[in-house]
Amino acid sequence: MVTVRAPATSANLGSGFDVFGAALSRPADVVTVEKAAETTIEVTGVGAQYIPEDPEKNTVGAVVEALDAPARIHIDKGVRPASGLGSSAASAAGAAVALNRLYDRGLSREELVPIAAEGEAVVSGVAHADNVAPSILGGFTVTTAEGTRSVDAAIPLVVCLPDVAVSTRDARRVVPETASMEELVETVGNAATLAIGMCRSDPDLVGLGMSDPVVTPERARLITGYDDVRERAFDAGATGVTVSGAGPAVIAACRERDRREVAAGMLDAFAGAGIEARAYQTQIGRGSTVLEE
Ligand SMILES: Nc1ncnc2c1ncn2[C@@H]1O[C@H](COP(=O)(O)OP(=O)(O)OP(=O)(O)O)[C@@H](O)[C@H]1O
Ligand SMILES: N[C@@H](CCO)C(=O)O
Repeated sequence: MVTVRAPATSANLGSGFDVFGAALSRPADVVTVEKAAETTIEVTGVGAQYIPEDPEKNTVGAVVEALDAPARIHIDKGVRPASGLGSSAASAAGAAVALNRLYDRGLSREELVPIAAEGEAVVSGVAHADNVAPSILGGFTVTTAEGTRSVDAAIPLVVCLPDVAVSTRDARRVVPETASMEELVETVGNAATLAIGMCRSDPDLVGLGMSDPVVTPERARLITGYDDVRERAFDAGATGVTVSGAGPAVIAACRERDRREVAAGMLDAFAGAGIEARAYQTQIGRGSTVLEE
């Protein structure tokens, strides 16, 4: 038996659509696997009632297939589905790390990234790896067709999750098909600023670099209260605010001394829009961790 804690993640970080990702120190899924002749999946925890246990429909089913590793699998969800916090990816990442260990497949963490990404294709139609990469590797990750690079970074964060669901599949429908040269130049500048900020663990640069003129404005329209939440976060000292993943969670970078106030401001703004929300005071954290074997 192998048990793995796989962290929630935030993809895109504004300017890095489908490329940037960050592991969050909390929340997390816990995935336990045991060898079995046939694969079965049991899901408990947050939002378990919305998650299929059929291996054809659960993200971990694709990981089992790819690793040829049938197992009795228990997923204890700490990351709510359809959250923008890489819920579907956390389970796939945890299963990839756990099954690799259980069956002694000997794959490196980097090699497990495309395998776990197969699970994302099951739910969103695209095997995007920007959530599974940080959930497996930890830190700040840059994923391209050439693979994933990661660095550790110490950046305090708030992720504020409203009590509404937005599916990644729906949120991908509003992504513009084209961008102007002006928008491209702005986005490259912001993304580069953010990457330097991560390498220096500098919340000011990371926040500045989160700005995105192309995808985020379209996605923000799907989140009731977004403009107020953003404004209140900045008022409380946030250095940058954007949609987390496909939403509806909103992520803010800040200094540690401001994190509590940023969280309170964001919660208050959602409440003002009539929406219950939960705020996680978190930071960039480590990747999937083996708890027991
Ligand atoms: N193991 C799993 N954990 C969570 N959701 C799953 C899992 N397997 C299948 N799903 C399905 O995936 C969908 C949630 O995935 P989706 O990508 O929309 O949200 P998310 O992972 O929270 O968001 P994001 O990728 O934007 O961070 C739900 O329909 C859920 O039923
Ligand atoms: N890059 C993906 C991540 C989803 O979490 C998207 O924004 O659609």
